Amino acid sequence: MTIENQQDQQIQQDQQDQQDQQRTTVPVHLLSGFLGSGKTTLLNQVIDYYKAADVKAAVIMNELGDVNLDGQIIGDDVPMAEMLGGCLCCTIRGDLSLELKSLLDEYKPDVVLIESTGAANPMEIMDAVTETAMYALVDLRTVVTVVDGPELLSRRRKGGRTFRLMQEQIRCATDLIVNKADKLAPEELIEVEQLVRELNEYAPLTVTVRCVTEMSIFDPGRESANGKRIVPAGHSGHVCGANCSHGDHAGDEHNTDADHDAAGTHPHASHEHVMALTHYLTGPVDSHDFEQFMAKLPKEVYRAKGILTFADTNSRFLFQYAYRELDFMRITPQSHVNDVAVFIGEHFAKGELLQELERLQRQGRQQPGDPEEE
Ligand SMILES: Nc1nc2c(ncn2[C@@H]2O[C@H](COP(=O)(O)OP(=O)(O)OP(=O)(O)O)[C@@H](O)[C@H]2O)c(=O)[nH]1
Repeated sequence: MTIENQQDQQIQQDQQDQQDQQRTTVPVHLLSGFLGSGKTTLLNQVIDYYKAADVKAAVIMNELGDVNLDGQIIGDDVPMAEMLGGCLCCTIRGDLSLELKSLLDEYKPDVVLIESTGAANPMEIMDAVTETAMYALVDLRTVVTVVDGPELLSRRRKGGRTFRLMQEQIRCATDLIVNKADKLAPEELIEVEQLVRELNEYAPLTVTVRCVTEMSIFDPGRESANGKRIVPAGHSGHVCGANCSHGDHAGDEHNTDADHDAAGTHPHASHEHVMALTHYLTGPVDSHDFEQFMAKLPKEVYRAKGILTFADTNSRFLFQYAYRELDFMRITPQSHVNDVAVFIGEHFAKGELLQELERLQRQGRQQPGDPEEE
């Protein structure tokens, strides 16, 4: 055999090895986007899409609060790891690789979906996912950022850290979904699209209502977005989505080397102002009182969710609150779940909220005909 023939054979073997590895590599899709933008709404549809295609999906859900309420919406036939009480991109970032690895070992999924908290900087999560790639065959295939259209416009007017975090999430995306188009006037939609495009000119952009979109982004056979393999910051190659490279953000709070102190910890200034209050309820509340309470929430609380028992209906409900809109869904939990309410916002008075919740519970305990409480 000539040297040329040997080289050809080697190239063919390398290509075959690469294809084999791609077939056995588990694609990971990261769903990013600010609090309440529609990540769980999207996640549900992706799960349905995989179920219909007979693709076995596993989910990692991260919540800032101590309970995973979104997990209640997802059927218990979907393997799920819950990472609670911290943010994947910093406080519990180190656990992600372990969770991912044990999910892969235990359930052998065809694909993994990670829903991050809305306060997370996707770049750090990407770093953690790709760390796992060192000892398991995983491939971070996409970073899908769900953009809350109306909220982005309103945050741009205000500026500040939250707007910067939203910008970061957009920059890092390989795919962009501009959601809540139903709440945007046509000229506002154009404004949002322009703004998103300024931040990330390459990622395919879809405008949606309730994240309804065709699912080719999540197609198991799809190559990495833009034909690129996603490589984490600090490693060789491209950082993440189209526009995101650490050097681009000089002056931003999150991405410079100065963010990393000598011990290698990440102060993550970009969302340390975001706080969560988790409160377990010990009894039912009255639905009207609860709606009134929610209507009066301070503007600093921009997201809330929970599970409640309403005294006046004797049913359990999952509630969702995002940017002053409240939704309820009647639920029948399959396993034991507590009544709980989680509030997420910036610098709100936790004590006042707790007092109000206590009052709601006292009122809920009162039977009809009981004397009114002060
Ligand atoms: N009007 C409107 N509401 C929407 C749309 N998409 C989602 N919502 C609602 O917005 C709220 C938040 O949606 P989720 O899917 O839970 O958002 P999320 O990003 O997972 O929220 P976090 O987990 O808190 O970060 C829910 O009440 C949804 O029903 C939309 O396109 N238009």
